[in-house]
Amino acid sequence: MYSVDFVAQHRLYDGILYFIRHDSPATQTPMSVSVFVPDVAEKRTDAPFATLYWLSGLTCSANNFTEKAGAYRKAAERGLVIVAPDTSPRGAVAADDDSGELGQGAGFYVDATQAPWKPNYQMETYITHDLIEAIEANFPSDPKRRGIFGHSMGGHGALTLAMNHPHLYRSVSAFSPIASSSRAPWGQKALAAYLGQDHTAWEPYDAALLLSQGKGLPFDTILIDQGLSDPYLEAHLMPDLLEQAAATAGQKLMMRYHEGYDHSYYFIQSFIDDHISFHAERLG
Ligand SMILES: N[C@@H](CCC(=O)N[C@@H](CS)C(=O)NCC(=O)O)C(=O)O
Repeated sequence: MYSVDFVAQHRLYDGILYFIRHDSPATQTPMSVSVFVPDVAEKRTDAPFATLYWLSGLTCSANNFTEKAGAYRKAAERGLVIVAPDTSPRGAVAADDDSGELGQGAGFYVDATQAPWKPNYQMETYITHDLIEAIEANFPSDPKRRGIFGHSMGGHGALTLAMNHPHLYRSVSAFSPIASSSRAPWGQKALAAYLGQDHTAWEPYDAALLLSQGKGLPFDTILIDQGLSDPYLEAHLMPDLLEQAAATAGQKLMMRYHEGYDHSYYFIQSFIDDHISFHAERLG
């Protein structure tokens, strides 16, 4: 059932980057994903290997991370598989929006309950079920050693999915996450469309709220990097809400602010090695 089509593959550093497509029962569409497999994983036969899932931000496809993050040298060195999925269903979907903040490229990692989004925009189930099944059926990926990280909308996705599914992931980190989707304009727009006007339905998708409720406590530490020249810092990201929530819950949070860095993948590539090492240390 969880077969994948191998679209392309490229050798880089000490590993192979695969581009795959697979059918998702949740989104009812084919989904595009990149999967980096280090040689150390290919050569070992005694065990599958720790796997890090990356969730991208608004407007991204499965390729932004692959092309711009510069993650694979360190992943090869630490022996980590890295999986980078698309940010939404694509193609023949029942609904879309051309604002870049909703619809294709902007799935927000939630399961939509509202028309016209509900039939395809089931990104929480896609990431936490269909994607994992497809990866673990086809790659040397250890089901007991998964981590998750992401950027902006994907940082919100990584934090909320980890806190809502702590049995699935053992480590979590984020770059420039949307800290409180129910209080940020990007989040409010998406959650209203996908989940409706009843704000209680938004609560499981608000990272700061979940953190304040102690939902981050299964994770020993959460690492967050944030650029101080990020144009979205105050209006959309609000990292101070995560700091307040962590203090309320007694959660260990490694919040690192960086003078002069913006919201782009140049920022991500500057600190990606630290995130890979952070996860490698926790995933073993
Ligand atoms: N909606 C904004 C945000 C776009 C944006 O900065 N997207 C970030 C994620 S929130 C990104 O990773 N863009 C793709 C890239 O830099 O490769 C816009 O369209 O200007």
